[in-house]
Amino acid sequence: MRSVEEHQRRVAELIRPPRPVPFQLAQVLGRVLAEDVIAPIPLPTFDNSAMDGYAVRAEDFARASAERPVVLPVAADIPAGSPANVPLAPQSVHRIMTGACVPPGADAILPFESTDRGAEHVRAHAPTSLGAHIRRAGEDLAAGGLALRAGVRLRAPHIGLFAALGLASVPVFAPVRVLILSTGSELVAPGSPLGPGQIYESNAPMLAAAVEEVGGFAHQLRFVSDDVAQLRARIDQALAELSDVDLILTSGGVSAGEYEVVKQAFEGGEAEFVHVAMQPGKPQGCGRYRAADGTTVPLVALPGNPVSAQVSFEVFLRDPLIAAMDGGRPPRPKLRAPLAEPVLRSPSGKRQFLRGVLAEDRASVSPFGPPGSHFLRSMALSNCLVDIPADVTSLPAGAEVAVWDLA
Ligand SMILES: Nc1nc2c(c(=O)[nH]1)N[C@H]1C(S)=C(S)[C@@H](COP(=O)(O)OP(=O)(O)OC[C@H]3O[C@@H](n4cnc5c(N)ncnc54)[C@H](O)[C@@H]3O)O[C@H]1N2
Ligand code: MOO
Repeated sequence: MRSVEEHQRRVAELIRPPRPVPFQLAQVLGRVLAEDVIAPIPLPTFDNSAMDGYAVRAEDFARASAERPVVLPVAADIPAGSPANVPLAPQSVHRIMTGACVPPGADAILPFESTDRGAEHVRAHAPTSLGAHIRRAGEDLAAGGLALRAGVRLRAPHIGLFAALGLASVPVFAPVRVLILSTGSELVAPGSPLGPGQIYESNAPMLAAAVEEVGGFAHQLRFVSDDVAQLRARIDQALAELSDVDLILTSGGVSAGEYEVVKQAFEGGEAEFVHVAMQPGKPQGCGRYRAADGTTVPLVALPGNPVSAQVSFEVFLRDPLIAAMDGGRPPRPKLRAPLAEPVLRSPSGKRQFLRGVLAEDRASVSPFGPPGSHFLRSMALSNCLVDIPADVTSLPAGAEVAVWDLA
Protein backbone atom coordinates (compact mmCIF):
# COMPACT_ATOMS: atom_id res chain seq x y z
CA MET A 1 0.00 0.00 0.00
CA ARG A 2 1.16 3.53 -0.77
CA SER A 3 1.86 5.87 2.14
CA VAL A 4 -0.21 9.02 2.65
CA GLU A 5 2.93 11.15 2.24
CA GLU A 6 3.82 9.51 -1.11
CA HIS A 7 0.31 10.04 -2.48
CA GLN A 8 0.33 13.64 -1.23
CA ARG A 9 3.52 14.16 -3.26
CA ARG A 10 2.02 12.58 -6.40
CA VAL A 11 -1.10 14.73 -6.21
CA ALA A 12 0.83 17.93 -5.43
CA GLU A 13 2.99 17.38 -8.54
CA LEU A 14 -0.13 17.41 -10.70
CA ILE A 15 -1.29 20.85 -9.62
CA ARG A 16 -0.03 23.73 -11.71
CA PRO A 17 2.13 26.54 -10.27
CA PRO A 18 0.65 30.00 -9.53
CA ARG A 19 -0.11 32.07 -12.65
CA PRO A 20 -0.79 35.85 -12.65
CA VAL A 21 -3.84 37.09 -14.58
CA PRO A 22 -5.58 40.49 -14.63
CA PHE A 23 -8.95 40.33 -12.85
CA GLN A 24 -11.72 42.91 -12.63
CA LEU A 25 -11.92 44.53 -9.18
CA ALA A 26 -15.31 42.91 -8.55
CA GLN A 27 -13.60 39.51 -8.64
CA VAL A 28 -10.40 40.01 -6.67
CA LEU A 29 -11.65 39.92 -3.06
CA GLY A 30 -9.71 37.25 -1.13
CA ARG A 31 -7.30 36.61 -4.02
CA VAL A 32 -3.56 37.19 -3.79
CA LEU A 33 -2.01 40.14 -5.61
CA ALA A 34 0.45 38.70 -8.14
CA GLU A 35 2.50 41.82 -8.96
CA ASP A 36 3.36 45.09 -7.22
CA VAL A 37 0.82 47.81 -8.01
CA ILE A 38 2.32 51.22 -8.81
CA ALA A 39 0.17 54.33 -8.49
CA PRO A 40 -0.61 55.79 -11.94
CA ILE A 41 -1.90 59.01 -10.32
CA PRO A 42 -1.32 60.69 -6.95
CA LEU A 43 -3.70 60.38 -3.99
CA PRO A 44 -5.24 62.81 -3.31
CA THR A 45 -5.30 63.44 -7.00
CA PHE A 46 -5.26 67.27 -6.60
CA ASP A 47 -5.20 69.77 -3.70
CA ASN A 48 -8.74 69.78 -2.35
CA SER A 49 -10.80 71.06 0.51
CA ALA A 50 -11.41 68.94 3.63
CA MET A 51 -14.31 71.21 4.74
CA ASP A 52 -17.36 72.97 3.35
CA GLY A 53 -16.52 76.68 3.57
CA TYR A 54 -14.41 79.22 1.68
CA ALA A 55 -11.09 79.01 -0.15
CA VAL A 56 -9.11 82.01 1.08
CA ARG A 57 -5.72 83.59 1.53
CA ALA A 58 -4.95 82.91 5.19
CA GLU A 59 -3.36 86.32 5.68
CA ASP A 60 -6.66 88.05 4.73
CA PHE A 61 -8.28 86.47 7.81
CA ALA A 62 -5.29 86.36 10.18
CA ARG A 63 -6.85 88.84 12.62
CA ALA A 64 -10.57 87.97 12.25
CA SER A 65 -12.42 87.76 15.58
CA ALA A 66 -15.95 88.01 16.95
CA GLU A 67 -15.27 91.65 17.93
CA ARG A 68 -13.56 92.54 14.64
CA PRO A 69 -15.00 90.28 11.93
CA VAL A 70 -13.47 90.38 8.44
CA VAL A 71 -15.88 90.83 5.52
CA LEU A 72 -14.87 89.96 1.93
CA PRO A 73 -16.77 89.37 -1.33
CA VAL A 74 -17.49 85.81 -2.54
CA ALA A 75 -16.12 85.83 -6.12
CA ALA A 76 -16.90 82.24 -7.19
CA ASP A 77 -18.57 79.02 -6.14
CA ILE A 78 -16.69 75.69 -6.41
CA PRO A 79 -18.77 72.55 -5.95
CA ALA A 80 -16.97 69.18 -5.89
CA GLY A 81 -16.28 68.06 -9.45
CA SER A 82 -15.78 71.53 -10.92
CA PRO A 83 -12.33 72.37 -12.28
CA ALA A 84 -11.69 75.52 -10.10
CA ASN A 85 -9.65 77.13 -12.83
CA VAL A 86 -10.50 80.71 -11.79
CA PRO A 87 -7.60 82.02 -9.66
CA LEU A 88 -8.47 83.58 -6.31
CA ALA A 89 -7.93 87.35 -6.46
CA PRO A 90 -6.56 89.08 -3.32
CA GLN A 91 -9.19 90.37 -0.88
CA SER A 92 -11.85 87.94 -2.09
CA VAL A 93 -12.93 84.39 -1.33
CA HIS A 94 -14.41 81.43 -3.29
CA ARG A 95 -17.12 79.36 -1.69
CA ILE A 96 -15.91 75.72 -1.76
CA MET A 97 -17.35 72.31 -0.88
CA THR A 98 -15.57 69.29 0.64
CA GLY A 99 -13.56 67.46 -2.02
CA ALA A 100 -13.56 70.40 -4.45
CA CYS A 101 -10.36 71.58 -6.09
CA VAL A 102 -8.57 74.42 -4.25
CA PRO A 103 -8.25 77.34 -6.72
CA PRO A 104 -4.83 78.80 -7.60
CA GLY A 105 -3.96 81.57 -5.14
CA ALA A 106 -5.87 80.08 -2.16
CA ASP A 107 -3.74 78.79 0.70
CA ALA A 108 -6.32 77.93 3.39
CA ILE A 109 -9.92 76.90 3.91
CA LEU A 110 -12.20 78.85 6.20
CA PRO A 111 -14.94 76.46 7.39
CA PHE A 112 -18.57 77.65 7.36
CA GLU A 113 -18.58 77.40 11.16
CA SER A 114 -16.16 80.39 11.34
CA THR A 115 -18.48 82.55 9.20
CA ASP A 116 -22.02 83.78 8.59
CA ARG A 117 -22.16 81.42 5.51
CA GLY A 118 -22.77 84.45 3.24
CA ALA A 119 -23.34 83.88 -0.48
CA GLU A 120 -22.39 87.37 -1.79
CA HIS A 121 -20.15 88.49 1.04
CA VAL A 122 -18.72 86.42 3.84
CA ARG A 123 -18.31 87.67 7.38
CA ALA A 124 -15.65 85.67 9.27
CA HIS A 125 -15.50 85.82 13.06
CA ALA A 126 -12.47 83.52 13.47
CA PRO A 127 -9.06 83.34 11.75
CA THR A 128 -7.65 80.47 9.71
CA SER A 129 -4.03 79.46 9.25
CA LEU A 130 -1.82 78.74 6.27
CA GLY A 131 -2.71 75.35 4.74
CA ALA A 132 -5.66 74.75 7.09
CA HIS A 133 -8.11 72.08 5.84
CA ILE A 134 -6.33 71.56 2.51
CA ARG A 135 -5.68 67.93 1.55
CA ARG A 136 -2.51 68.01 -0.51
CA ALA A 137 -2.10 66.16 -3.82
CA GLY A 138 0.05 63.04 -3.30
CA GLU A 139 0.23 63.31 0.51
CA ASP A 140 -1.27 59.80 0.77
CA LEU A 141 0.50 58.29 -2.24
CA ALA A 142 2.64 59.96 -4.91
CA ALA A 143 2.25 59.04 -8.60
CA GLY A 144 4.79 56.28 -9.28
CA GLY A 145 4.76 55.19 -5.63
CA LEU A 146 4.14 51.63 -4.48
CA ALA A 147 0.41 51.23 -3.80
CA LEU A 148 0.54 47.59 -2.70
CA ARG A 149 3.18 44.88 -2.75
CA ALA A 150 2.65 41.53 -4.50
CA GLY A 151 1.66 38.70 -2.18
CA VAL A 152 -1.03 40.51 -0.21
CA ARG A 153 -4.38 38.73 0.14
CA LEU A 154 -6.86 41.33 -0.99
CA ARG A 155 -9.42 42.77 1.41
CA ALA A 156 -12.07 45.45 0.91
CA PRO A 157 -9.75 48.42 1.72
CA HIS A 158 -7.24 47.25 -0.93
CA ILE A 159 -10.02 47.20 -3.50
CA GLY A 160 -10.99 50.73 -2.47
CA LEU A 161 -7.40 51.84 -2.97
CA PHE A 162 -7.20 50.33 -6.49
CA ALA A 163 -10.49 51.95 -7.46
CA ALA A 164 -9.30 55.35 -6.14
CA LEU A 165 -6.24 54.94 -8.36
CA GLY A 166 -8.50 54.40 -11.36
CA LEU A 167 -7.54 50.75 -11.83
CA ALA A 168 -10.36 48.62 -13.23
CA SER A 169 -8.36 45.41 -12.88
CA VAL A 170 -5.25 44.18 -11.06
CA PRO A 171 -3.05 41.09 -11.52
CA VAL A 172 -3.95 38.29 -9.11
CA PHE A 173 -3.06 34.61 -9.01
CA ALA A 174 -5.56 32.84 -11.22
CA PRO A 175 -8.12 30.62 -9.52
CA VAL A 176 -7.56 26.94 -10.11
CA ARG A 177 -10.36 25.72 -12.40
CA VAL A 178 -11.70 22.36 -11.35
CA LEU A 179 -14.10 20.19 -13.32
CA ILE A 180 -15.95 18.12 -10.73
CA LEU A 181 -17.38 14.92 -12.11
CA SER A 182 -19.92 12.78 -10.35
CA THR A 183 -21.08 9.45 -11.70
CA GLY A 184 -23.40 6.77 -10.35
CA SER A 185 -26.95 5.88 -11.34
CA GLU A 186 -28.00 5.89 -7.66
CA LEU A 187 -27.32 9.62 -7.44
CA VAL A 188 -30.08 12.22 -7.71
CA ALA A 189 -29.57 15.97 -7.65
CA PRO A 190 -30.91 17.62 -4.46
CA GLY A 191 -34.33 19.10 -5.16
CA SER A 192 -35.53 16.20 -7.34
CA PRO A 193 -37.67 13.29 -6.10
CA LEU A 194 -35.82 10.14 -4.95
CA GLY A 195 -36.58 6.79 -6.56
CA PRO A 196 -36.11 3.44 -4.83
CA GLY A 197 -32.44 2.72 -4.13
CA GLN A 198 -31.44 6.27 -4.97
CA ILE A 199 -29.67 8.80 -2.77
CA TYR A 200 -29.02 12.49 -3.06
CA GLU A 201 -25.73 13.45 -4.59
CA SER A 202 -23.63 15.16 -1.96
CA ASN A 203 -20.00 14.80 -2.99
CA ALA A 204 -20.00 17.17 -5.95
CA PRO A 205 -21.65 20.08 -4.09
CA MET A 206 -19.32 19.47 -1.14
CA LEU A 207 -16.21 19.31 -3.35
CA ALA A 208 -17.29 22.38 -5.31
CA ALA A 209 -17.69 24.28 -2.03
CA ALA A 210 -14.30 23.04 -0.81
CA VAL A 211 -12.65 24.21 -4.05
CA GLU A 212 -14.38 27.58 -3.87
CA GLU A 213 -13.56 27.98 -0.20
CA VAL A 214 -9.85 28.04 -1.10
CA GLY A 215 -10.47 30.46 -3.99
CA GLY A 216 -10.82 28.05 -6.92
CA PHE A 217 -13.54 27.87 -9.59
CA ALA A 218 -15.63 24.70 -9.66
CA HIS A 219 -17.77 23.42 -12.50
CA GLN A 220 -19.95 20.41 -11.76
CA LEU A 221 -20.53 17.76 -14.42
CA ARG A 222 -22.97 14.91 -13.84
CA PHE A 223 -22.87 11.69 -15.78
CA VAL A 224 -25.08 8.69 -15.09
CA SER A 225 -24.56 6.02 -17.75
CA ASP A 226 -22.01 3.21 -17.36
CA ASP A 227 -20.72 3.71 -20.90
CA VAL A 228 -17.02 4.60 -20.79
CA ALA A 229 -16.89 5.97 -24.35
CA GLN A 230 -19.82 8.26 -23.60
CA LEU A 231 -18.20 9.43 -20.39
CA ARG A 232 -14.96 10.30 -22.20
CA ALA A 233 -16.90 12.13 -24.91
CA ARG A 234 -18.77 14.11 -22.26
CA ILE A 235 -15.55 15.07 -20.47
CA ASP A 236 -13.92 16.06 -23.79
CA GLN A 237 -16.92 18.24 -24.58
CA ALA A 238 -16.75 19.88 -21.15
CA LEU A 239 -13.01 20.51 -21.50
CA ALA A 240 -13.58 22.13 -24.89
CA GLU A 241 -16.38 24.34 -23.56
CA LEU A 242 -14.59 25.40 -20.38
CA SER A 243 -11.21 26.64 -21.42
CA ASP A 244 -8.27 26.25 -19.02
CA VAL A 245 -9.44 23.37 -16.81
CA ASP A 246 -6.56 22.79 -14.38
CA LEU A 247 -7.90 19.66 -12.73
CA ILE A 248 -10.55 16.99 -13.20
CA LEU A 249 -11.78 15.88 -9.78
CA THR A 250 -13.99 12.81 -9.47
CA SER A 251 -15.47 10.94 -6.55
CA GLY A 252 -16.66 7.35 -6.53
CA GLY A 253 -16.13 4.51 -8.92
CA VAL A 254 -12.57 3.74 -7.84
CA SER A 255 -12.86 0.61 -5.70
CA ALA A 256 -13.52 -3.05 -6.47
CA GLY A 257 -17.09 -2.88 -7.79
CA GLU A 258 -18.43 -4.14 -11.09
CA TYR A 259 -19.48 -0.75 -12.46
CA GLU A 260 -16.45 1.43 -11.82
CA VAL A 261 -16.90 3.71 -14.81
CA VAL A 262 -14.46 6.34 -13.54
CA LYS A 263 -11.68 3.84 -13.07
CA GLN A 264 -12.35 2.26 -16.47
CA ALA A 265 -12.39 5.62 -18.22
CA PHE A 266 -9.07 6.79 -16.79
CA GLU A 267 -7.04 3.73 -15.94
CA GLY A 268 -4.32 2.36 -18.14
CA GLY A 269 -3.35 5.63 -19.77
CA GLU A 270 -1.61 8.16 -17.60
CA ALA A 271 -3.56 7.62 -14.38
CA GLU A 272 -3.03 5.09 -11.63
CA PHE A 273 -5.44 3.69 -9.07
CA VAL A 274 -3.87 2.66 -5.81
CA HIS A 275 -4.58 1.83 -2.20
CA VAL A 276 -3.31 4.39 0.28
CA ALA A 277 -2.58 3.34 3.86
CA MET A 278 -5.24 5.49 5.46
CA GLN A 279 -8.76 5.31 6.78
CA PRO A 280 -11.01 6.64 5.47
CA GLY A 281 -9.81 7.19 1.92
CA LYS A 282 -8.08 3.96 0.97
CA PRO A 283 -8.88 3.76 -2.77
CA GLN A 284 -7.40 6.72 -4.65
CA GLY A 285 -6.56 7.60 -8.21
CA CYS A 286 -4.38 10.27 -9.79
CA GLY A 287 -2.58 11.07 -13.00
CA ARG A 288 -3.54 12.74 -16.24
CA TYR A 289 -6.54 12.42 -18.50
CA ARG A 290 -5.76 12.40 -22.23
CA ALA A 291 -8.55 14.01 -24.20
CA ALA A 292 -9.45 12.99 -27.76
CA ASP A 293 -7.50 15.99 -29.10
CA GLY A 294 -4.30 14.73 -27.41
CA THR A 295 -4.14 17.35 -24.66
CA THR A 296 -3.79 16.09 -21.10
CA VAL A 297 -5.41 17.41 -17.93
CA PRO A 298 -4.45 16.51 -14.34
CA LEU A 299 -6.88 14.11 -12.74
CA VAL A 300 -7.55 13.24 -9.10
CA ALA A 301 -10.09 10.49 -8.33
CA LEU A 302 -11.35 10.35 -4.76
CA PRO A 303 -13.34 7.53 -3.18
CA GLY A 304 -17.11 7.83 -3.25
CA ASN A 305 -18.03 7.40 0.40
CA PRO A 306 -18.87 10.98 1.41
CA VAL A 307 -16.63 11.18 4.48
CA SER A 308 -13.80 9.52 2.53
CA ALA A 309 -14.16 12.13 -0.20
CA GLN A 310 -14.09 15.01 2.29
CA VAL A 311 -11.14 13.68 4.25
CA SER A 312 -9.29 12.93 0.99
CA PHE A 313 -9.81 16.51 -0.19
CA GLU A 314 -8.33 17.79 3.09
CA VAL A 315 -5.40 15.40 3.02
CA PHE A 316 -4.44 15.56 -0.66
CA LEU A 317 -5.87 18.61 -2.35
CA ARG A 318 -6.49 21.58 -0.09
CA ASP A 319 -2.86 22.60 0.43
CA PRO A 320 -1.75 22.09 -3.20
CA LEU A 321 -4.73 24.11 -4.45
CA ILE A 322 -3.86 26.92 -2.02
CA ALA A 323 -0.24 26.77 -3.23
CA ALA A 324 -1.45 27.06 -6.85
CA MET A 325 -3.05 30.38 -5.92
CA ASP A 326 0.00 31.37 -3.88
CA GLY A 327 -1.83 31.33 -0.58
CA GLY A 328 -5.34 32.28 -1.69
CA ARG A 329 -6.52 31.10 1.72
CA PRO A 330 -4.61 30.11 4.86
CA PRO A 331 -3.73 26.41 5.20
CA ARG A 332 -5.40 24.45 7.98
CA PRO A 333 -3.62 25.02 11.30
CA LYS A 334 -2.02 21.78 12.51
CA LEU A 335 -1.59 21.46 16.25
CA ARG A 336 -1.22 18.92 19.02
CA ALA A 337 -3.74 18.38 21.81
CA PRO A 338 -4.37 15.72 24.45
CA LEU A 339 -7.25 13.31 23.91
CA ALA A 340 -10.23 13.92 26.21
CA GLU A 341 -11.33 10.32 25.62
CA PRO A 342 -9.40 7.22 24.61
CA VAL A 343 -9.19 5.91 21.04
CA LEU A 344 -10.01 2.26 21.54
CA ARG A 345 -9.20 0.95 18.07
CA SER A 346 -7.23 2.20 15.09
CA PRO A 347 -6.33 -0.04 12.15
CA SER A 348 -2.76 -1.31 12.20
CA GLY A 349 -0.68 -0.09 9.25
CA LYS A 350 -3.13 2.69 8.28
CA ARG A 351 -3.09 6.34 9.25
CA GLN A 352 -6.54 7.09 10.62
CA PHE A 353 -8.26 10.45 10.34
CA LEU A 354 -10.98 10.49 12.97
CA ARG A 355 -13.50 13.27 13.07
CA GLY A 356 -13.08 15.28 16.25
CA VAL A 357 -14.20 18.22 18.31
CA LEU A 358 -11.43 20.50 19.43
CA ALA A 359 -12.28 22.40 22.62
CA GLU A 360 -12.67 26.15 22.19
CA ASP A 361 -9.51 26.78 24.22
CA ARG A 362 -7.79 24.08 22.10
CA ALA A 363 -6.71 22.40 25.34
CA SER A 364 -8.18 19.00 24.44
CA VAL A 365 -9.74 17.08 21.58
CA SER A 366 -12.51 14.45 21.58
CA PRO A 367 -13.05 11.94 18.78
CA PHE A 368 -16.55 12.56 17.45
CA GLY A 369 -18.94 10.09 15.83
CA PRO A 370 -18.25 6.58 14.55
CA PRO A 371 -15.36 5.92 12.18
CA GLY A 372 -17.58 4.69 9.25
CA SER A 373 -17.23 6.80 6.11
CA HIS A 374 -20.98 7.33 5.59
CA PHE A 375 -21.47 9.35 8.82
CA LEU A 376 -21.94 12.66 7.03
CA ARG A 377 -23.57 14.45 9.94
CA SER A 378 -20.74 13.56 12.32
CA MET A 379 -18.38 15.03 9.75
CA ALA A 380 -20.49 18.17 9.47
CA LEU A 381 -20.60 18.66 13.24
CA SER A 382 -16.91 18.02 13.81
CA ASN A 383 -14.40 20.85 13.68
CA CYS A 384 -11.17 18.93 13.28
CA LEU A 385 -9.52 15.72 12.14
CA VAL A 386 -7.62 13.65 14.67
CA ASP A 387 -4.60 12.21 12.88
CA ILE A 388 -3.65 8.80 14.37
CA PRO A 389 -0.31 7.43 13.05
CA ALA A 390 -0.28 4.17 11.08
CA ASP A 391 1.62 2.23 13.75
CA VAL A 392 -0.75 3.16 16.60
CA THR A 393 -3.68 0.84 17.33
CA SER A 394 -5.12 2.48 20.48
CA LEU A 395 -4.48 5.49 22.68
CA PRO A 396 -5.41 6.32 26.29
CA ALA A 397 -7.18 9.52 27.32
CA GLY A 398 -4.58 12.25 27.81
CA ALA A 399 -2.31 11.04 24.99
CA GLU A 400 -1.19 13.87 22.70
CA VAL A 401 -2.42 13.61 19.12
CA ALA A 402 -1.98 15.62 15.94
CA VAL A 403 -5.05 17.68 15.09
CA TRP A 404 -6.06 19.35 11.81
CA ASP A 405 -8.16 22.35 12.72
CA LEU A 406 -10.95 22.56 10.14
CA ALA A 407 -12.88 25.43 11.68
N1 LIG B 1 -15.01 -5.26 -2.07
C1 LIG B 1 -14.62 -4.04 -1.70
N2 LIG B 1 -15.54 -3.09 -1.58
C2 LIG B 1 -15.17 -1.88 -1.19
C3 LIG B 1 -13.82 -1.62 -0.87
C4 LIG B 1 -12.87 -2.62 -1.05
O1 LIG B 1 -11.68 -2.44 -0.80
N3 LIG B 1 -13.32 -3.83 -1.46
N4 LIG B 1 -13.48 -0.37 -0.40
C5 LIG B 1 -14.51 0.34 0.28
C6 LIG B 1 -14.05 1.68 0.55
S1 LIG B 1 -12.95 1.85 1.80
C7 LIG B 1 -14.52 2.75 -0.09
S2 LIG B 1 -14.03 4.32 0.36
C8 LIG B 1 -15.48 2.64 -1.17
C9 LIG B 1 -15.01 3.42 -2.36
O2 LIG B 1 -15.87 3.17 -3.36
P1 LIG B 1 -15.92 3.94 -4.72
O3 LIG B 1 -14.95 5.04 -4.71
O4 LIG B 1 -15.83 2.99 -5.82
O5 LIG B 1 -17.33 4.62 -4.64
P2 LIG B 1 -18.73 4.04 -5.02
O6 LIG B 1 -18.73 2.57 -4.95
O7 LIG B 1 -19.14 4.69 -6.27
O8 LIG B 1 -19.57 4.62 -3.84
C10 LIG B 1 -19.29 4.33 -2.50
C11 LIG B 1 -20.40 4.90 -1.65
O9 LIG B 1 -20.43 6.29 -1.76
C12 LIG B 1 -21.66 6.76 -2.29
N5 LIG B 1 -21.41 7.85 -3.22
C13 LIG B 1 -20.65 7.78 -4.33
N6 LIG B 1 -20.66 8.96 -4.97
C14 LIG B 1 -21.43 9.77 -4.24
C15 LIG B 1 -21.82 11.12 -4.38
N7 LIG B 1 -21.38 11.85 -5.41
N8 LIG B 1 -22.63 11.64 -3.45
C16 LIG B 1 -23.07 10.90 -2.38
N9 LIG B 1 -22.71 9.62 -2.19
C17 LIG B 1 -21.92 9.06 -3.10
C18 LIG B 1 -22.25 5.57 -2.99
O10 LIG B 1 -23.63 5.63 -3.08
C19 LIG B 1 -21.78 4.44 -2.10
O11 LIG B 1 -22.58 4.31 -0.96
O12 LIG B 1 -15.67 1.32 -1.57
C20 LIG B 1 -15.82 0.39 -0.49
N10 LIG B 1 -16.10 -0.88 -1.05
O1 MOO C 1 -11.35 4.04 2.54
MO1 MOO C 1 -13.00 3.98 2.59
O2 MOO C 1 -12.59 5.57 2.41
O3 MOO C 1 -12.55 3.54 4.30
O4 MOO C 1 -14.44 4.37 3.38
